[in-house]
Amino acid sequence: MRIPFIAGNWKMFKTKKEAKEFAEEFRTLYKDTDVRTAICAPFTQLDTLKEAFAGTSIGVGAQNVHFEDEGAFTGEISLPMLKEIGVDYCVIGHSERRQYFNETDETVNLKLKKLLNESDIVPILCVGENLEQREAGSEKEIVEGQIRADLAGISADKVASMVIAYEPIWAIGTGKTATPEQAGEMCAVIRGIIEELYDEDTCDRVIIQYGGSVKPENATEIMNMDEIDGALVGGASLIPQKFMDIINF
Ligand SMILES: O=C(CO)COP(=O)(O)O
Repeated sequence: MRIPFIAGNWKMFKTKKEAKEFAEEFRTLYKDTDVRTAICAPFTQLDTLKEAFAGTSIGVGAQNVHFEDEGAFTGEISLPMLKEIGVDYCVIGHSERRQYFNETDETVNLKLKKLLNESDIVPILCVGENLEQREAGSEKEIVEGQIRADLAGISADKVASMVIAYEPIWAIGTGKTATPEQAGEMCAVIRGIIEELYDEDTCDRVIIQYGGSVKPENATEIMNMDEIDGALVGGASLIPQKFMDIINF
């Protein structure tokens, strides 16, 4: 039985002050539910959120990590640094990182291994095709290629503990949501790939989220799809009431 998991991805939004204000309001709205919840925030807001959500079941996630422990990597953040803050999740391979910051399947794979082998931080691996690939009908092939490369050399029990987010790039921040059927179909494809690469148990356990213009108005329909276990929410996670309405889908 997979527990629904709704995570917010704040991207590069909110200062410390704004994060504190969000957390105060969100705590007053938040009631313990059967839904797992987390906010993935900019690095400088992680400790603020950990403190603000202490004593609640709201998780806190980072949006990236380096695969080395330390070194001359200007601008990067390491796993020991994240562990010290006590973060619960880490987004890996978001399409914006792949597109603007040279993230490749190879670095995604190294980062996943780092997290899974050396911490309890749960990776949220993002995969998804762009518009051109969708229009060419090659989305399944693209996503399969990403998953095979990103998970290379990672064992079944580790994969079973992860979260995979299917985020079609054409639906991110565009207001264009994949239809629940399109989203469900691709999440089913991903589950099928996991079964083929691993086994039935791993495929039954891995959490698969959909991400791309999820909002209170479409959350129920999306969450009602059999193969979708949750959502990775960008814009709508910046507003406490909207994010809460999605959690209460
Ligand atoms: O990229 C996303 C979450 O990681 C989706 O962003 P939006 O919900 O703003 O489309």
